[in-house]
Amino acid sequence: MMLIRVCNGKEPKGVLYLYALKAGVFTKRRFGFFTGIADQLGTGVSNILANEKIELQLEEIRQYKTQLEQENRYLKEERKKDRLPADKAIGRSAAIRNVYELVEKVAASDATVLILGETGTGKELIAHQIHDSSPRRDKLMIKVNCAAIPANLLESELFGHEKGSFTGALDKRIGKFELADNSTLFLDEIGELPPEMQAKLLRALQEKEIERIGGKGLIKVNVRIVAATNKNLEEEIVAGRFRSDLYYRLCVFPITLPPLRERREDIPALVSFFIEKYAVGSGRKITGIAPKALQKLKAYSWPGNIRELEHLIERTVLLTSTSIITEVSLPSKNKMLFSRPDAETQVRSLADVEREHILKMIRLSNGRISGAAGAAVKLQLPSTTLISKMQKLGIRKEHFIDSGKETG
Ligand SMILES: Nc1ncnc2c1ncn2[C@@H]1O[C@H](COP(=O)(O)OP(=O)(O)OP(=O)(O)O)[C@@H](O)[C@H]1O
Repeated sequence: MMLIRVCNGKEPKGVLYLYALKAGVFTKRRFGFFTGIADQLGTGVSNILANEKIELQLEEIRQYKTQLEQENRYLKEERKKDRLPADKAIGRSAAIRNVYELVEKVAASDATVLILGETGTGKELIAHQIHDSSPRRDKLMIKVNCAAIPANLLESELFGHEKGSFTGALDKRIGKFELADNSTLFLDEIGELPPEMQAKLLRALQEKEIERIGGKGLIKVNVRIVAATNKNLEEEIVAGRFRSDLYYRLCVFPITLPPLRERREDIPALVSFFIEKYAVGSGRKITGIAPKALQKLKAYSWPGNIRELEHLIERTVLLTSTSIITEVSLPSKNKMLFSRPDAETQVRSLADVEREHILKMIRLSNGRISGAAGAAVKLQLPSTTLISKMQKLGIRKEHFIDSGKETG
């Protein structure tokens, strides 16, 4: 939304002022002189626009318009997402209560937070909780997934660009840093940030100002950073893939999320919550889960954590025709790859351990097998060897792509 108001009595006579809403803040600018009487300005503006001097100002109005259109588009996309309200995070185990306490302590400040934890443990949910409990909560939290955007587009995504600043830059673009002004910027999968962007991000964090690609000056921004990763950044530093100075800038207040296998006492509450969510969503009358089936879920190793549990319940709800989920309705053993009657005590075979480790590396590589960011490099294996190992161990795509991430 943009508001342009031409003032007529309250402002000094003969001066035209422009009011624009930029990133939630009203700015007032002297627009030029006029000679007509104020009442005529409503219809007279189009005549005045012919004036070359005002044309220049119009460019600025167009820029505001582009920015507001981008903000609107982002808002609409965000609203479409069915997100869990911050106060709805399920789980009261000691491990997760410790996390909630840290969230409470840090939320009110502007401190940079680094959320660590395996994939699907709820890092994004915690980022939302921090934002929603902070004084910035009235503005939308802006998210960038550093792994989902090709390296050559990431700079423009974060900092924006001016029209014509590079081939294909047909329009000016406001970056996510500017969109997050006076709000929170959630940098998901920060461990995937390419080295040249790490340097630029570090500068933006230190100076609290950014420069659009092709821009003529620096723009001050007031942004609270929350970053997340499922990578061990200290290992990444040792391997030369992550800058230590950026790490220390980000790791002002680290929060580590426990994997689901370390908070098994939360499984019953999570299962009930997801059964209700998906039963309501699909119009099924499923009221609960049989104790034996729940026991089976509690014994499983949950490499995909809460996301995997959620997807499993969603699937099971669709396949269940009774009012209670029983063992029979749960996916068969070979679908729940590591299912064992008692995961805590059973001795695992070498193949099991190898399979679990390979899957973990593939998930850490966002489903990629080959290439510089692929699992083969992490495992120090030629990708052909990894592929044949996967075939031997029965690892298939569906075992690591239920988070919706790409493979390659
Ligand atoms: N405590 C919780 N209560 C209910 N649902 C949860 C909880 N934690 C996570 N979830 C759900 O589990 C799914 C995965 O959570 P989320 O996306 O926050 O994980 P993540 O750690 O950011 O994953 P990734 O590392 O893959 O980005 C989401 O659908 C989220 O709503």
